[in-house]
Amino acid sequence: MTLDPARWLWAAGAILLWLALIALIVWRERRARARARARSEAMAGDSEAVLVAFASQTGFAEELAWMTAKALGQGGVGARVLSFSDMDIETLKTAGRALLIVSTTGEGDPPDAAAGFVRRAMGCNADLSDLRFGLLALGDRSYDRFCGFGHAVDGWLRRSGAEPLFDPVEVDDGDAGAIRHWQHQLNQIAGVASAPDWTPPAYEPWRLASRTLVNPGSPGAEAYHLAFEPAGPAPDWSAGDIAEIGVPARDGQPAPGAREYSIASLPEDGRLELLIRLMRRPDGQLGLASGWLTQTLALGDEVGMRVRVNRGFHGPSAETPLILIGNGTGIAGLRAHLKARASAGAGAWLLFGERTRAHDAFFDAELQAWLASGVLTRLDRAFSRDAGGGRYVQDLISSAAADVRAWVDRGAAVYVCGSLEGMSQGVNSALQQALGEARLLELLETGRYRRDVY
Ligand SMILES: Cc1cc2nc3c(=O)[nH]c(=O)nc-3n(C[C@H](O)[C@H](O)[C@H](O)COP(=O)(O)O)c2cc1C
Repeated sequence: MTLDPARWLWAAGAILLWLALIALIVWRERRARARARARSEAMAGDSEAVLVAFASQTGFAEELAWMTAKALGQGGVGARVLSFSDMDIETLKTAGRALLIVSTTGEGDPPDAAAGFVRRAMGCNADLSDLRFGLLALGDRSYDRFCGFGHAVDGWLRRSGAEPLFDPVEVDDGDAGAIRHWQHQLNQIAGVASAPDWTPPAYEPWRLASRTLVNPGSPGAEAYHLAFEPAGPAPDWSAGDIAEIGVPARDGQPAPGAREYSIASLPEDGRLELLIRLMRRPDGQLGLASGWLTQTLALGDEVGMRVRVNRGFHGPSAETPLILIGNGTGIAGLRAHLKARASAGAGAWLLFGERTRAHDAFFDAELQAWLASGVLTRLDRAFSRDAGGGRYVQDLISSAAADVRAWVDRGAAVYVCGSLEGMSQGVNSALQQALGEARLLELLETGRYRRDVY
């Protein structure tokens, strides 16, 4: 052992330096942790998560609700996304700030899933003086009551003492400008300068592979079964989803925009199939989109198409018994569901209405094969123009009311696809008769009664 004091001094100095270094590291770590804690406490204290509530019929409002929550999150603002069906007065009273995204359906009506909230909460004024809200109202100006439900929600909130954060933003037919305006408001709330990217998916090129007239000789307008093959990358979709086709400008007229059709096939078919009715205006002119798709477009021609996710009409689990009800070209969406049931090894009951058995039994061979294989547990069809006819799909429900009840007792979901006028109201009243008003409302609110009507 050395007794050289200089060496002792060096050793002590080195140890002190090492201890000081460790102390510095520990101190800096503690300070960083304290800062992070303060930041997170400040965030939590400063803003309870913003409530983002949606009332959606076909899924657009729901999609925007999730994008809204994501945009807030990007600015460090927490968000809680809730359907109107899961919301009550207390939720609003205690929310602090709420962003409400609501669509309008029917004739100025609330989406099905919001019916319960309307009944429970909106009948009377509540004390919502602690609530500040922003409203995005989705609608379409071609309807008489543009954004009818959005306006009803806005009026009720104001009457209840809630304070608007900004004027309601109205969206006409998905108008991108109005949605950008909403994003701008979100950026203000989230304190971010740049808008998140909400651009809808671009149109993909698809080639017309086949087109078949499915109802030659029908007393109704011609209906065509079209199949498209992807000319580029094929998107994924589920039964119930919608194809948006970009209709090009023609004859010096401006492009009429996109048209929506229920998809009648599944991605595993390798083709996107549609059932399109040729529309004629009173003056005999063909519908712009249906005329182009069923008459002008040639085999091999390309169209721009994109898939719109229609969550409100996605199928239930394979274990849930399924009743499918529809008329006319509404069978397109139901066919995609039947294909999905077939591949899941599940069955379904189809009730379908058209004009004549001889000419309008759409997809008859396929339905017979599904009956034989058990995918169709039961098939009921009504043909209104047949001898002794005058029977519509809703009459099938009335005749089979006891069976409909038994299926619903076993947990069945009821999906309706087809025309808004006549069919959907008729089917609704027949279901009300069969199940009782309260029961049908309960099915509606719990997502067991779903409609895709147009
Ligand atoms: C059957 C049906 C009825 C509609 N009725 C109205 C209406 O009365 N007033 C309106 O402004 N928009 C109406 N719309 C347009 C929708 O509000 C609009 O398409 C909205 O973007 C749908 O949002 P969602 O997918 O969240 O339900 C209707 C749409 C459909 C399909």
